[in-house]
Amino acid sequence: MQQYQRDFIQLALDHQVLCFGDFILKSGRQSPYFFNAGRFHTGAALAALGHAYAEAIIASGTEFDVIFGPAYKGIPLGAVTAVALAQKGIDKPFCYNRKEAKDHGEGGTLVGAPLNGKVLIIDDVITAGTAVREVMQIIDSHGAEAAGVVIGLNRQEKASEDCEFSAIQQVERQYNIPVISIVQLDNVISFLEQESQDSETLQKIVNYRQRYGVSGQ
Ligand SMILES: O=P(O)(O)OC[C@H]1O[C@H](OP(=O)(O)OP(=O)(O)O)[C@H](O)[C@@H]1O
Ligand SMILES: O=C(O)c1cc(=O)[nH]c(=O)[nH]1
Repeated sequence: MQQYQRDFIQLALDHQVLCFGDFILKSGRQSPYFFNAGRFHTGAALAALGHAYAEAIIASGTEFDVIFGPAYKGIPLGAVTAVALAQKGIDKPFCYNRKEAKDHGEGGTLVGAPLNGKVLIIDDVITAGTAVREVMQIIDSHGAEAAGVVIGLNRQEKASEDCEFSAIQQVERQYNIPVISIVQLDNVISFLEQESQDSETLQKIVNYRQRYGVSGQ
């Protein structure tokens, strides 16, 4: 594991973004851990977050025209990433969506820059891949093209229980785009093995991974 990945996990633990307990996911899965990006809620934490996403994007070499942050938690993630990239000399347009269309004023579901060209999607996690597929439909319906997806945590989970591939592998193959993650569950488990005394929590995560996880991405 790289130092920037250790720093990212420590940042997430410090802000209780990475938290432990009993959580129901969008997919209906019951998880002993959760990545709640909404808890990156101070100026300094958001600045660090934007920096981490920007570094991952630059390191990947992915070319894109516009940043898209899907509602809800992808919106601030996309915004802080756009700011961090601009501070590094890469000034790109930023666009996000509403979950419910606005029927007054400017109306519609998209806010910010036009959704044109190659779109880089910024989100927090991918579990079963439902959210990212919804974004693909939005991009497609605007005649744009996906350039890639950047997430904070790759949970390394199967798209469905009877599928041998991860949700991320499926997205990469189906849309022929890279999915870039700052850390993945393997990194979190290694970090906790070294730094945490809570063997019970670690065991619950390992058990969860045996049921829903894939090896590799
Ligand atoms: O890969 P999946 O199984 O789709 O799960 C991951 C998605 O679930 C959450 O979104 P959600 O819409 O629940 O939450 P938000 O409105 O808080 O962003 C999360 O932010 C990811 O976008
Ligand atoms: O799968 C989800 O719904 C999910 C998992 C997670 O760790 N964090 C989150 O915001 N959503």
